Amino acid sequence: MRGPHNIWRLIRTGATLERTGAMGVVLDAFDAPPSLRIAARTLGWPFKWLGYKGDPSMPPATRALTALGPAYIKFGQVLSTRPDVVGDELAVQLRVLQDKLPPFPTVLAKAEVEREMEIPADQIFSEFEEPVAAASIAQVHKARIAETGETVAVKVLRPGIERAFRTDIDAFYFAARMIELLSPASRRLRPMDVIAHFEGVVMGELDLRLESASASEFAANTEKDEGFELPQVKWSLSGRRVMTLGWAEGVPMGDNQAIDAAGHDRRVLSERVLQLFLQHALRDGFFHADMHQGNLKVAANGNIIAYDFGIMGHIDEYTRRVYAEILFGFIRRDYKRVAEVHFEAGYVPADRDVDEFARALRAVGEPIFGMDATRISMGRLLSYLFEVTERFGMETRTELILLQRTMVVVEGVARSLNPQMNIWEVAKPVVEDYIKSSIGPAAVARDLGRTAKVMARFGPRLPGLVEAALIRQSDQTPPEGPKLGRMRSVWWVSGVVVGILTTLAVQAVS
Ligand SMILES: Nc1ncnc2c1ncn2[C@@H]1O[C@H](COP(=O)(O)OP(=O)(O)OP(=O)(O)O)[C@@H](O)[C@H]1O
Repeated sequence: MRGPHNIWRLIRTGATLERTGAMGVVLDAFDAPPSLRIAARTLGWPFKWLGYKGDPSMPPATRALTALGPAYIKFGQVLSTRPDVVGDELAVQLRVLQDKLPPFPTVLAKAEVEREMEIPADQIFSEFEEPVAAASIAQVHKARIAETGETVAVKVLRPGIERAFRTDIDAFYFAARMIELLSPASRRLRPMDVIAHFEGVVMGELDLRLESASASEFAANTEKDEGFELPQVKWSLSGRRVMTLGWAEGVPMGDNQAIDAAGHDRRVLSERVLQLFLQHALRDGFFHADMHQGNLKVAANGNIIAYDFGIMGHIDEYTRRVYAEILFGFIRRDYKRVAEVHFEAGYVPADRDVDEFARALRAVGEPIFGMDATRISMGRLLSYLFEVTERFGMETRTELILLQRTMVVVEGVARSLNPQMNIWEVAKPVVEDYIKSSIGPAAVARDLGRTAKVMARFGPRLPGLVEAALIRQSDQTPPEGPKLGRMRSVWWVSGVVVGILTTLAVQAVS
């Protein structure tokens, strides 16, 4: 039975939160009412001695989650991307959560490889070294493929991690239900949905085939990006619990001394890292959402290498176009236009005052543009923007928060390479290029072409569809009055005729 088991896990969690001093921080972050505070403290306090100590040098929330184990570390990381749920202060504390755990023995990693590949690891690999890195979900080994002699990185899931996560996630659901029960006000933050979001993220990371797929899609998108490279997925040696990638070596991105010693130009690197990220987000709508220094290296030829494709961000084409226009509006300081774009896209309810909204946007933009160029941050601009749009009734969107958060991280990486960097100057050409290619005449022609292709697919069915629509229209005519009904039909039929003509034109051309 789930109940007693989950209560026990909650007691253990409460005890660790008490012991590490994080209980107060967590309860404050969720604005917990007295009933919830009393329940949580009663649950944890008597068993305080049970909780793990953790590292006293870390902030309380970080220490508690690290002590509680892999699922909690991951949960903390996911929550750090949701300031809308935990508030800014806790989100910042959680951001420093390091996903590092002691490695598991190499013999166990080899056993996992054999279980996945159904061939002993020693037959596949002529060398299989001790782990080079170990995190909450997996660890990475350097190895050599016996058949080809090629050096690779083998990422292996922690043995038993799926079950461990399942148990903890069940306890999280149980806790979310209790929180909703004891604190009706907390329902606004949708605790059950937050856990469901977490479950989705983690379940994705527990299947390395998905990371392999992300890695190869990312590699295909960025194949032509100069100065950027990704390790190649070895599909034949990859599966659900094991992922094999080509070995890609370089100087750690956080080590300026080593970068200088290797003769790389840090100014060039700082500009490139920001421009690459923006290109991936705007051009492809598919970006690395965990681009901290630990996941980046500089190859001997100066290329930037990225690792770890467990968290990727997606932004659909429509949203990208809207945000490119918004950024462009900010660049030109045309706040009225930025406001209008929000209304046109339906992001802000139509009953709000566009001028008042434009003024609020000016209050966001002007202080940032007034700053010393080396302090301007697009990530901060987006974060202020979301605060304002939320006030004006726009719903929080997870993918945009992920974009904003990653932007802050990437700007941090760029600035640590070159503290004098002017982020706007570096970002401008990428945003302008995207605007030209996505909103200009070429984009309109491309969109029309795509529409025509869809129409072409419907080609043989068009006469039937037109007839059915006309019959439907004539059936609906009485309540609207004959004139309006007929006018709609005329528009509809004209649309279809234009569609057919465009289709014929496209077919004739191609
Ligand atoms: N293909 C590779 N070639 C060389 N080194 C690699 C490769 N893949 C991973 N590594 C090394 O292993 C480290 C951890 O890899 P990765 O980030 O993918 O694992 P992880 O388990 O998700 O770890 P974390 O969560 O700490 O980032 C990388 O920072 C890099 O140093």
